[in-house]
Amino acid sequence: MGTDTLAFIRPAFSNPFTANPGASGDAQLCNTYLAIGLATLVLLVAYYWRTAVGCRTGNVQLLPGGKPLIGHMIQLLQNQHRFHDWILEGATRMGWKTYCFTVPLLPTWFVVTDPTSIEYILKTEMHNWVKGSHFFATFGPVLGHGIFTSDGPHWLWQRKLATHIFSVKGFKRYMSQVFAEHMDILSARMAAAAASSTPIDLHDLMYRFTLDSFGKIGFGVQLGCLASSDAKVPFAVAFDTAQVICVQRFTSPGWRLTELLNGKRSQLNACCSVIHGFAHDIVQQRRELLAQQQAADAAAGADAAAGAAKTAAMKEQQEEQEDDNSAQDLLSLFMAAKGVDGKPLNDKELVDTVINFIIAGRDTTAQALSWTLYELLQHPAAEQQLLQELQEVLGPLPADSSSSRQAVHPSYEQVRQLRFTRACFLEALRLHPSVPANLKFAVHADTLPDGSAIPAGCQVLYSPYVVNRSKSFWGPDAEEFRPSRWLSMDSMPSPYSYLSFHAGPRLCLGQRLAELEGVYVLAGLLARFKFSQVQPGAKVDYVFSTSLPMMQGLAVTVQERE
Ligand code: HEM
Repeated sequence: MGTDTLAFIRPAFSNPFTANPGASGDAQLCNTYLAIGLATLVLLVAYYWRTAVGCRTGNVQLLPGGKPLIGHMIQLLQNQHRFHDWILEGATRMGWKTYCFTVPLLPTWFVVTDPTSIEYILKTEMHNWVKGSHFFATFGPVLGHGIFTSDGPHWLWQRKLATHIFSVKGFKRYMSQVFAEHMDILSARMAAAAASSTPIDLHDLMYRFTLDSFGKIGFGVQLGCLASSDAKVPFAVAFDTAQVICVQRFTSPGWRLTELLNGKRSQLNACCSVIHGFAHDIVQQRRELLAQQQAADAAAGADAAAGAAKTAAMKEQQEEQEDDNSAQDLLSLFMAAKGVDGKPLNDKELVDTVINFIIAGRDTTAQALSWTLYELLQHPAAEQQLLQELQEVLGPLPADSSSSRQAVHPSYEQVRQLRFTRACFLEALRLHPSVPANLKFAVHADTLPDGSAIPAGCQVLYSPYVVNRSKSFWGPDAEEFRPSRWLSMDSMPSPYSYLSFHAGPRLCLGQRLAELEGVYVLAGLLARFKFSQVQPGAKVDYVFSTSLPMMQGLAVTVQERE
């Protein structure tokens, strides 16, 4: 160390009884600040290193273009609005091998596209690959402890219970009652738009259809969004906004601080109070109904005791009805059940359940329907083939004078015969999966079947948007909308190569319901109405969110078919 350096540091350690005590005190203070500053810097660099760069990439290839200290932050922020396409470009650039990128203060991102490795994560080693606390921190304010944010016994308990509503008996009833009832309202709105030549937003109407239908199937309530003339459904606006804010947390370094500064935190809180209020009303209504029913039952029981005993036939009929009701209504199942702790669910837990099932039952299917209608508008030959199938299976339309026309209600059996219509729905979902990207966190360090070593605490991204467009599985025309590919398949593709409905033990519970609903709506609408884009051929973008909403909606004009 040179004399100059010594001269610089010496005053801090020199005798305090010197000729100039003031100068020495200042220097001492200055050095204390310097020491604190240096220590903070060292801690920050250590934290940063631990969370974002260097050793946290395992043996996996880093996406080119990262910068020292900030990693891929700029690239990520520049591409946030087209996140799924950016990940797809990365996969192509990295030869469809697992790759990673880093962003300060966020866990390293590992992008996995190999179906065998995805199967390993979602099935073989699922106990090591969890949603975890990071996922809960980002989505917890909206989804609470519902099925989408849970792991382990709490998740399994919810899954097993919910399975009861997905029965063939239930599906037939939904089709003949719930979907039919809402198809009447939807068709009336379409007919009015056709008569007045007023453009409509198909995307918005699909959301209203699925929200009302699932409100009835899941919770037995009449939400009335389809019939409402309000331009916006306040719950829907809050729900969509909250999801966008939450998903951006995954890509925003230091989101806890930035959300406070840019007002997003208070916006999210406001959205959450609308969302939770909406779900809370549903739970309260049910509690009141149950209380009324119990009072009526008690009165009827007293009458029965005073009079004759119930016959065996009456009892059987009542039991059958109870069985029917529980199969029909998700909320009654959760209200009657005891949780993993052996206690009935409290209001907050029921609210979480309602919200999680709304996201499952409303957003996914509405988006899948919207993207299918969008693709059919771009591919008139496919639409023509679909119309031909409708003619063959459904026969001629009910009446030919438009004033006396009725909504088209395909039966359960007819829906099952509409193979090409279903192919259109699945093909649109391949290109526009309603859950376009998904994450799991490593509890312990692990090595994937493709040899990628993933450090503990890191996140793997498995993207249906990307995997569903892999040319090695789907062929050179993987990027094209070609529904007929589904008809030439001997069997359904592996869910690890067609990830739209997820795969493994957490496979979508509502897949069959969604397919039936999707085909029902497509058939019911397209048999009667012809849609044209207001701006023919206009490209529709997606919003970066939990699911895949349309940025601009889907503005169309409507005509009654001849
Ligand atoms: C086109 C429509 C649909 C698509 C594309 C879809 C897709 C998915 C995906 C990708 C997941 C995995 C999400 C995750 O945990 O990370 C999932 C889970 C789930 N879906 Fe669907 N879904 C659709 C419709 C439905 C419907 C109508 C319901 C009915 C309520 C439903 C119920 C569920 C449930 C309960 C889960 C959680 C499964 C679990 O974690 O064990 N889905 N769905």
